[in-house]
Amino acid sequence: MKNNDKKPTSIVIFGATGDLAKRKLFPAFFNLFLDGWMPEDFELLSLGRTEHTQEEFRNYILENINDFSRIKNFSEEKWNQFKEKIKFVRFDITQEESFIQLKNQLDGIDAKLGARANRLFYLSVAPSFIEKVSKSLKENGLANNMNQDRMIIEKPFGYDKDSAVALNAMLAQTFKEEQIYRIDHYLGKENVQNILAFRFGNTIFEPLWNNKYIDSVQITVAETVGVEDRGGYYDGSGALRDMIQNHLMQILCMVAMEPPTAFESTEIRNRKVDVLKSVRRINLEDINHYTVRAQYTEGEIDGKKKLGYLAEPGVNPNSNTETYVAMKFYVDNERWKGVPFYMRTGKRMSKKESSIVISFKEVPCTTFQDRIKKMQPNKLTINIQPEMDINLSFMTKKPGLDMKLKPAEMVFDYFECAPDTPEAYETLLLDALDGDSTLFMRSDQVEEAWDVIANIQTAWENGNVSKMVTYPAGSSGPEAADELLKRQGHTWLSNSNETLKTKKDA
Ligand SMILES: NC(=O)C1=CN([C@@H]2O[C@H](COP(=O)(O)OP(=O)(O)OC[C@H]3O[C@@H](n4cnc5c(N)ncnc54)[C@H](OP(=O)(O)O)[C@@H]3O)[C@@H](O)[C@H]2O)C=CC1
Ligand SMILES: O=C1O[C@H](COP(=O)(O)O)[C@@H](O)[C@H](O)[C@H]1O
Repeated sequence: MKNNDKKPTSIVIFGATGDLAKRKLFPAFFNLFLDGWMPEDFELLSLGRTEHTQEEFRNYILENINDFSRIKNFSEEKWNQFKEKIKFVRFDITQEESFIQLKNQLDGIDAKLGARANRLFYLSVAPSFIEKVSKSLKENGLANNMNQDRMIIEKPFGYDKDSAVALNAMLAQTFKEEQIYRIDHYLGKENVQNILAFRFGNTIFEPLWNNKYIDSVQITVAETVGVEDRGGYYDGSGALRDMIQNHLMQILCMVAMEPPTAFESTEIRNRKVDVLKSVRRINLEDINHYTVRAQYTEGEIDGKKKLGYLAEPGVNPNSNTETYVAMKFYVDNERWKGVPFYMRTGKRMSKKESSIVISFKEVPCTTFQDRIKKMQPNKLTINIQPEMDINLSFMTKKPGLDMKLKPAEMVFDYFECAPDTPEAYETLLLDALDGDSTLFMRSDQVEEAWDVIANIQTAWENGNVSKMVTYPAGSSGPEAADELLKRQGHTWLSNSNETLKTKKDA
């Protein structure tokens, strides 16, 4: 929906002076503006505690847009138009008076327009503020239009199942479920969205998408960064909560879900919940068998020394928080029974890579047994980042006079087809402006995802059930993670497009 079809909207960013706003939110809004996706009439009410003049704040946004983002077609003229939409508002969430003043400002905007604008509240603040903001919005009548007012909530959404249930119940007192947009930015990534197009927009893959043909699935989200300046938050969270419960679990849902009857929010979210309900819960006594948790020690990445986790600022030097998790899940339904889903995620790994690898079963017949020692089973790799492609490996005849086989690859590369693919936050903010919640998490999805990891949380928190192992910064993770797969004759598969890329770049 381009801008002339959109209703006027007042966008209110709580935490506009924070890290997320400067790195992701303002650049995304600016890109949407440049591409003509923002409504004709909108205001970005930017709330923060620290005092700023309008000019200071707008310059700060401009500097960060230049530093942090890929602005596709920056123009001075467009920036000058956009900056007029940004209104810095000094705001203290703990003060009721701030909400009353904000209401006056929003009402003033409506009065100028001569119509009630849509209101989009973005809570880019610590989770401890969600309850206060939500209640004050309600009590002061800032969000009293069920059809026009929406709220975007950042992760983490709770810290376990009980807290997520309580948070959902609290939010339900102010907002209808359709007004609540729980963000998981992985769902906005281009190649994550593409999973549904790939699976359900083609006839050739879906018939093979089951335990008859698929041997195993791997989901990897590896980062080279450490905890940066978020040590305080991360140390209370760890990789299981920070990544597995949300991003990796959502990717699992996209890979494993049954076909939705329509590309429609309720239907798609129902199918995802079905997957989460089918994930086999790991018994407390089996946690060690299915999971590995680890912490990085000091090491080197790209020739630069990196601190160990325990020496990072904001981290307790005796911390028992994991920075790496590897685990095996089963989805106990007719389609997936017996297929292991391996997941791993870690900070300070040797390279950044988010990918899904679908390994198919070995060819059943023996036609070529005399000509090749080991046939390489077909493998489909969906690279989410930094590469963005889909890569199918298959056996082919080696060119020549005799019949020899070798593996080959077919690649669909997003960057070659569309170098300007939108950032995840652009997609998600646009959907929220348009009232499309398909790529956001519904309350039951969040709760079910917490339920999947509940026993692991309990076991790890109670100590001595599962030993914490270590891995040096800049490595590919702990040996124990390799052992987890070896037991079933598997190994971690890395980005299969790498050799091809290296050759192309050379
Ligand atoms: N940063 C990231 O990469 C990611 C962040 N998130 C989530 O996004 C949310 C925001 O994170 P982030 O931007 O990093 O946090 P920051 O700590 O950088 O920013 C916090 C913001 O909250 C504001 N704030 C704090 N107290 C008050 C108050 N009493 N009244 C009004 N405003 C207040 C701060 O204002 P001021 O600075 O003016 O005091 C600041 O704008 C968190 O829920 C986080 O978990 C999620 C994924 C990634
Ligand atoms: O939500 C989070 O995600 C980032 C990784 O996101 P990416 O888009 O850069 O892959 C992670 O670093 C952070 O710890 C986590 O909170």
